[in-house]
Amino acid sequence: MAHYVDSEVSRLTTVMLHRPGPELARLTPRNNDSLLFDGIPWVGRAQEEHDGFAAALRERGVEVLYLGDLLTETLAVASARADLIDDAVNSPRLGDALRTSVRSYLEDQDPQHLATVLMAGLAHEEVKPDPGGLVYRMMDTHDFVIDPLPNLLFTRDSSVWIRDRVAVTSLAMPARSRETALTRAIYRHHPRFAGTELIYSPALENVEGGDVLLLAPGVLAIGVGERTTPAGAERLARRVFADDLAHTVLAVPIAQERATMHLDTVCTMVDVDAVVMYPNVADSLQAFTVTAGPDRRPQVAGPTPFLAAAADAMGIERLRIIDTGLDPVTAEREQWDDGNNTLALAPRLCVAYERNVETNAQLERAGIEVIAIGGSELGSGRGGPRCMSCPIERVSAGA
Ligand SMILES: NC(=O)NCCC[C@H](N)C(=O)O
Repeated sequence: MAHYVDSEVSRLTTVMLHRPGPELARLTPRNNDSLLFDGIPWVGRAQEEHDGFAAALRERGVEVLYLGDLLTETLAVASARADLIDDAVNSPRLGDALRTSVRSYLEDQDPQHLATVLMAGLAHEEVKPDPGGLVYRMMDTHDFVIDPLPNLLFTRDSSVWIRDRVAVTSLAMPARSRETALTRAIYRHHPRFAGTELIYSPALENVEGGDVLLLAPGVLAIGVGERTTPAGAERLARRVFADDLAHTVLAVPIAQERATMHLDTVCTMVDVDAVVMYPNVADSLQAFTVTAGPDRRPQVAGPTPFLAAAADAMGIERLRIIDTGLDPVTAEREQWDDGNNTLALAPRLCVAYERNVETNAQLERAGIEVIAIGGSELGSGRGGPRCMSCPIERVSAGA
């Protein structure tokens, strides 16, 4: 099966989403900050909103794969099952007695229930019978023996397709680091992905998918900030150059703040030569231009203004900007609510949250068709349509 992505905007044909499930019901006022949610979502409504998102994609001919289904199917493979059980119990926090008991519990589960536990975690009270041991007895009863993964919703971040290869990323926040064990197992063991080459792995320097934009065939922008490190950007550049997947990588410093955790929170592409962008950063954003030198070693120039560096690398005269909001206050509100975080289904056709009324109107005025979806509950995790989608196949944009 052909899986291939070389641009942000060419026609999307296959995408991986994650329909939120019991892992969202783990969020409480006690743990939502450490689990990277700004509120406590209403799970049923979040699922309805997500179903609306998936339906909008299917109506436009996009094949929707669900991470949960792929994981369940992957767990039918004995070695995938063993790897994922190892990963779930390997935390030194558990100690031997609890680890042994949780391992034997997981080994008894069928693929579907095991997938649920790997995604939703295992609460203290769900471990039965009482395994004894000091760790279990001393554990706070609100604690998890296996932590839940509510941010699986944001499939963008844990893997990135670059042409026919996939980079399984290395996530920076402890609350998310286990996600990549699941995506890695899917790509390594699910029959659909047999033969796919992995060009990055969770053991490497931090890189998150929300920071990686495929501006044009052969041109990547990588945000460097709260999540992706300079070393991560450098390593990914080296890998894509080595495999001839790209000729230029723009490393783009972004503020190390929650509001701008990834490059795609301030800038996403909506046409082959246009981005929707947070005006507060448009003029100040810079880029180091990394190109493949002799022996395909990365060579660094700059920094220079991002928009000009991007246009140059893409071989276009200018990268057009459509502003978030109309005035600074609306822009700040709508940036926070993922107004910049659109998912392009084709050039000039994107999915956006309906609540970002002004930004969506700006897009429409600029000739971009907006498919507006509900996201009042989904947005409490601080991610929009781009964050919630991992494109696996787009029609090739060429060259
Ligand atoms: N690409 C993205 O911007 N993803 C959004 C991730 C939100 C998630 N709650 C996080 O903090 O990692």
